[in-house]
Amino acid sequence: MKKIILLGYMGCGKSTIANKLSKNIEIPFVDLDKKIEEKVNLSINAIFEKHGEIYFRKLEHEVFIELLNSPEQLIIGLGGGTPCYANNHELLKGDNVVSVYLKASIDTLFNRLSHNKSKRPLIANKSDAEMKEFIAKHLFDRSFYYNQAQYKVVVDDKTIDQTVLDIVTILA
Ligand SMILES: Nc1ncnc2c1ncn2[C@@H]1O[C@H](COP(=O)(O)OP(=O)(O)OP(=O)(O)O)[C@@H](O)[C@H]1O
Ligand SMILES: O=C(O)C1=C[C@@H](O)[C@@H](O)[C@H](O)C1
Ligand SMILES: [Mg+2]
Repeated sequence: MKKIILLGYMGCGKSTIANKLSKNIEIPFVDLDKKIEEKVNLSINAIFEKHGEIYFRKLEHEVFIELLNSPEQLIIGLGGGTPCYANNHELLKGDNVVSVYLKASIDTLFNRLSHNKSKRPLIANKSDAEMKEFIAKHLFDRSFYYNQAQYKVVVDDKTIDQTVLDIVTILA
């Protein structure tokens, strides 16, 4: 059974959409960030603070591989940066996966993230103006990796249900 992988920038809705999709198609959802937190018994913030980003990226790669190799049918919600490190983007193209990039505009991301940045160490300490600039540059740098996904779903101005339906259509 193919693994279903959802990817995209922080705040594009991976966790929200994957939870709903999981109920809809009755396939379990695993959030890579949560799995990493469970494995080392630390929050993502604490991993960044205690061990630094390079350690986090190694761990992220290991746990991603473990999930891909697990025997169950799964929906895997990646971290925002997962496709951009350790050649993880190559894993989005395999025959054993269906990968979907949830594509959100800078404005959508800014609006969603500005209410909810404390658990996201890369943006936690930024002002609104800094954050908008950061998202714009970061998204530009990361787009190459996100675009390696097999499918792309634009999420701007869509309800959660609409986006879930778009993915169900891809999977049909
Ligand atoms: N139509 C929508 N689709 C998805 N999420 C939405 C929508 N409208 C609002 N949101 C909100 O956007 C926020 C970000 O969503 P979510 O946490 O699922 O993103 P994420 O991609 O998992 O982020 P991260 O990479 O940081 O884990 C949530 O607060 C969610 O409720
Ligand atoms: O965009 C990123 O690089 C990140 C996104 C989050 O999902 C976490 O994986 C972590 O905060 C790093
Ligand atoms: Mg998430």
